[in-house]
Amino acid sequence: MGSISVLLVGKVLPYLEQELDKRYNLFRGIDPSQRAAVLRDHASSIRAVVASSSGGPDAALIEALPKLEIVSSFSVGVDRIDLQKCKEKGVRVTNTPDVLTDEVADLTIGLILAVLRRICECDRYVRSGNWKKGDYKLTTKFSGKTLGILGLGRIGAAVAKRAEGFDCSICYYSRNEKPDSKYKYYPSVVELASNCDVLVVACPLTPETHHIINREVINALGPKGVLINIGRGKHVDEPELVSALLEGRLGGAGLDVFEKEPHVPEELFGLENVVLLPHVGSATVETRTAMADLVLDNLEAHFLGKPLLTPLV
Ligand SMILES: O=CC(=O)O
Repeated sequence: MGSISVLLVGKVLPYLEQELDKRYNLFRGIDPSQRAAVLRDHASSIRAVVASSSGGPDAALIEALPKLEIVSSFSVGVDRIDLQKCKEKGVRVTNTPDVLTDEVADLTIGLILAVLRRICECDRYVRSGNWKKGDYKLTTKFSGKTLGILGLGRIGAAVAKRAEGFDCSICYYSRNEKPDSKYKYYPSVVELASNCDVLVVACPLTPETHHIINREVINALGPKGVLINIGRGKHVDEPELVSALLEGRLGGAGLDVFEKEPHVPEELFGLENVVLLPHVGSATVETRTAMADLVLDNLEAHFLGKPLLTPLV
């Protein structure tokens, strides 16, 4: 397969980049100027693009690659890929579902506990020597609270399963009610937010879910409510979130994703009811390696004419 040309457009695990280099004729196009040079000389030979949550092919790039057959993403979210254009052009698309579900769900519970029990703030309290001056203030219990889940897909369901272990009441909103689900369904995000203590965003980013967490939803969650976002930054109207937190209209937030990563609104840095993570939902050695292997296996299946393991398009 060494003669097959592959273009890398998103940041991936070094192991994946090395394996792609070993197995294919790999071109690196993460940096725009690097990409322009690759396209100038090799656009007509590239048959596969490897994407990730940091970068994927838009319509212009797909159009610029006449021999493109497959886009394989090192991510479960495919919001960086123009899926419609791929469909039109007959380009296959794969992602990395399932292998990261447990990891992201585990981190979600960690974020909830970190916000409610102020774990990061407590750590700073000890390190700064403040404990010697007095005990840390009391925090908020998680067990038994009502957890609202926006998007009861694979990750949302795995979060719900874990929250059952904390005796939480679980409710959800998704485009359609899930007839087999034992959890309470609300037909709108505002109703869900009004009826839960902690709201977890776990749906895919699409034009319909862009800024689905807006001022109305944030106000419905209220001064005791907590927002946890492990989806995409663009699910949330970030300036609205920042002002709600600064004004005390929202109780707290645990954020793994942001609208303009790696830029995070600096107004949040001084707030102790907020926990900020650098988009690490799936970032363990075990899970990122499994994701990398799935990208490689999908590409290999495609070029050997075998069924794709995780086809989306
Ligand atoms: O954000 C990470 C992913 O989509 O896998």
